[in-house]
This record gives sequence, C-alpha cells and structure tokens, in this order.
Amino acid sequence: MRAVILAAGEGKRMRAHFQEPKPLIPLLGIPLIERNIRTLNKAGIREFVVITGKYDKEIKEYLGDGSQLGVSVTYVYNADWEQGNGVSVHAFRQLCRPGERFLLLMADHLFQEELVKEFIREADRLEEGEILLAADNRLNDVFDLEECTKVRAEGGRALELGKQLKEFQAVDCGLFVGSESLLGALSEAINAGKHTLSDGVNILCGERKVKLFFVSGRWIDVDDPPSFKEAEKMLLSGLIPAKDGFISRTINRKFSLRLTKKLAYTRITPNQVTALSFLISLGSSLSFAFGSPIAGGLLAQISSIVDGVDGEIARLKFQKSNYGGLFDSILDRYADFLIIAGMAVAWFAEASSPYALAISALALTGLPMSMLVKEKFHALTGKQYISEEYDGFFHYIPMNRDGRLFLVFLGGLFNLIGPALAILAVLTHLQTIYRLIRIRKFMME
Ligand SMILES: O=P(O)(O)O[C@H]1[C@@H](O)[C@@H](OP(=O)(O)O[C@@H]2[C@@H](O)[C@H](O)[C@@H](O)[C@H](O)[C@@H]2O)[C@H](O)[C@@H](O)[C@@H]1O
Ligand SMILES: Nc1ccn([C@@H]2O[C@H](COP(=O)(O)O)[C@@H](O)[C@H]2O)c(=O)n1
Repeated sequence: MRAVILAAGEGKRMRAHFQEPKPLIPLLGIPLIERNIRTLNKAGIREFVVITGKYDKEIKEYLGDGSQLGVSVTYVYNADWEQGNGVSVHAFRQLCRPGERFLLLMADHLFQEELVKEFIREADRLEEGEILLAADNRLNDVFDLEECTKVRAEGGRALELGKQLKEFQAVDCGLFVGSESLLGALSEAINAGKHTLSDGVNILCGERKVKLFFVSGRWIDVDDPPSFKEAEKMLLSGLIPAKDGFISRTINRKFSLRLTKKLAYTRITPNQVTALSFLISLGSSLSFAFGSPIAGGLLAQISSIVDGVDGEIARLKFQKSNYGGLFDSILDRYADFLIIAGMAVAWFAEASSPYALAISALALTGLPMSMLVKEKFHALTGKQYISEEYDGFFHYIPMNRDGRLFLVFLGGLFNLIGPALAILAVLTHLQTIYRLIRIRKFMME
C-alpha cells in the first residue's frame, strides 16, 4: 500500500514560532513529515506520494527521492493549494492506479507506530468502494477538541463530518485508507464548489461508505505551539519499554525522559550515550575504591538513569540498531563488574575479612545472571522476558539492573557497602534460582 501525505498548506499558526515550513519543523529532532514517513515505513509502507504546494521547493529539497530514508518518495504539486485540502487529495488522482487503496494522512498529524499497524490491518476488511477513517472517540481526552473535525457516527460508520457539528461521537484523526471512490467523491464536491477533504468524505458518508476505526489517543494534530508540546509529551511517553524494571519505571524514567527531551535536539547518538553511561559507572567504581561512597552511590544511580537515555533516543529518533543493543548490554555488564569491584575494594580495605571477598565474589557472579536468563529465554522462546509477566512477586524485589544500581546508590549514600554487597549476593542468586523454577512452565515445548 502507498501512503499519500498532504503537505501543501501554509501552516500560518506555526510560521510565527518556527522558521521552517510546517512539515519540516523538527519535533524532538526529526521534522514532522520525516517522522511520519519513518513511522509508516516501520509499519511496512515503502512508497510515498507527497502532495506539495506552498513549500514545494523546500520539501523536495529535504526529502529528495526518499532514498536517504530507505523509501521511495514522489511528488504531486498542487498549484491551487490555497483552495483547500480536498483539492490536494484530488491532485493524487493523476497517479492513482486502478482499484488502488492508499493510506492518506496530513503531514502534521502524528501517530504512534502501533496505531498505524492496527489501522493498516483493518484496511483488509473494507468492502468495494468503502474508505476507512481513524476516529478518536475518547472525547474527554482529545487535545484541543474545538479545533478538531467532528464525526457523527452510528454503528461504526460515519454519518457526517464537520468542525461545527453539535452532535458528534468522535473526532477525525486525519488518517484514512482512501480509494478511487474518495477521489470520485472529491471530484463531485469540487465541481459543486466545495474544496475540503471533509466535503468529499461527506458524500461517501451519505452512501454509508465511511467505515470508522476507533482509536483512543496515540495521535496528535500539530497545529500550534501548545499542540507541539503535547506531541512531544505523546512521543516521550511512548518510549518506556515493556521490559522495564520497577525502579526504572517509577523513578529513573522520570529523569531519563527529561534528559532525552533535551538531547533529542542535539546530534548525540545512542551509542555515545551508552559510552557516557559506562564512563559514569567507571567514576562510581573509582569513587568507591578511593573512599567516597556517597559519590560512588550517586554516580551509580546517575549511570543507571543515563543507561535508559540511550534506548529512549534510539527509539525516538529511529536509531535503534542490533549492534547498539549488544553494545548497551555488554557495557552494562562491565559497568556492573567495575562498580562491584570498587565497592569490594572499599569494603575489604575497611573489613580486611576473607568473607568480604567471598561475598563480593558472589555478588559479582550474581549480577550478570539476570541478563543471562532473559537473553537465553528470548533466544529459546522468541519471547521477550517481561519481568512483570514472569517474575511474579520478585518483580517487586528490584533485582533487575535498575533495582541493583538503586541498592548500590543507597549503600553508598548511607555508607553501608558491606550490607549492600551481601544483599546483592543473596538476592541475585535467589532471583536466578526462583526464575529457573518459575519460568519452566512458560518454556514447556
Ligand atoms: O540485569 P538486567 O536488568 O537483566 O540487565 C538488562 C539491562 O542491562 C538492559 O539494559 P537497558 O539499558 O535496557 O536497561 C536499563 C537499566 O540498565 C538501567 O538501570 C535503567 O535505569 C534503565 O531505565 C534501563 O532499564 C539490557 O537491555 C538487557 O538485555 C539486560 O537484561
Ligand atoms: N546504543 C544503543 C543503546 C540502546 N539501543 C536500543 O535500546 C534498547 C535498550 O533500551 P533502554 O531504554 O532500556 O536503554 C536496546 O535493546 C536497543 O534496542 C540501541 O539501539 N543503541
């Protein structure tokens, strides 16, 4: 399926706040239209037709033929772009193939990847001549409801679209699966002197040919500075992985997402952040070893938070890589080893007891077991190891890396290095044994 992206308008309300043409305004480091192309590409779309108008030259200069993004981009210039977005969609008729169904969206409407994937799958169930419209019926939470195009709906079908509707059950998200029937309806509307996309859709509404796909959030129309900020919030909130541990989710992400929001507008790469997190953990290790437990603890927790930023930036800016995932995991192990070694040096210097060495060795061997169990589970079952799903009550005994480093932080803060190492030594191995017993039932062939 091809995607048609409307990028012909002027975007007046944003011109006063941003120098770039609206489709090229960077949102968390990626221009709006590029973010849409990359998101749709991840949902399986390879061919894009961009309808240009006011900023034809600038958009063509930025996107080129799309090869930089690994996609194909062709253009249709709409000289009558000031007339209304229906004329822009209608301009696609010159490229539309017989019987073609195409994704249709506004350059300044953003959608989370999962919503697009679900929407595209729904397209397979359309009847001849029908179109599909994503509609948000979560009216109490829709951002800037006043500005939205309302949808009067009945039985999963749109009866009428309009900005001024008094009676409505949902709003138009600006995401369609169109077909020749939509282009035909637009021809009829334009001949009658009506030039908006809604005018064409309303003709199909009269024929009960507009099927609705209800969504709850996960989209935003970026029209002005407040919606721009709401779009930032939406994208950042979608960065927390399901595999996150309890401490990461309740504490660390509150800090890492703020850092990611700032770093997203820089050129820093996920691998550079991974390396930075490792260097901070080296600082923690040296602080412990040279008798500064508070600094050691603080740096351990900071390295833990920064270790979440690399993945957030990777997901936010479409920079995830297999090597990056490996680099992140391996450096996490070395970081753990260094921190424990620094703590062991400090504890042995104070206690001079062989038990200190034995317990530190147990902690050292216990730390990588969590990753080992998870990666082996994933390799053998193909399923991601989700602590919440498989760890039972142990999910609340934070012995994933986030929880371990938080314990190191507390041990350094209160200068209780020995007890912290002893707890790590016991709980990491207990967690491993508990997992070995508990996940057996999830792995039966
Ligand atoms: O000991 P575990 O928790 O199993 O180790 C996992 C951890 O290395 C993961 O790294 P990631 O960067 O995804 O996890 C971060 C934690 O290390 C930080 O402590 C936390 O603050 C941050 O939010 C992240 O959760 C690896 O991807 C896993 O493969 C590994 O099992
Ligand atoms: N240099 C990196 C680091 C991480 N990634 C990706 O992020 C995942 C880890 O996410 P966190 O939020 O838990 O840090 C990792 O598995 C990779 O998929 C990356 O691509 N490059």
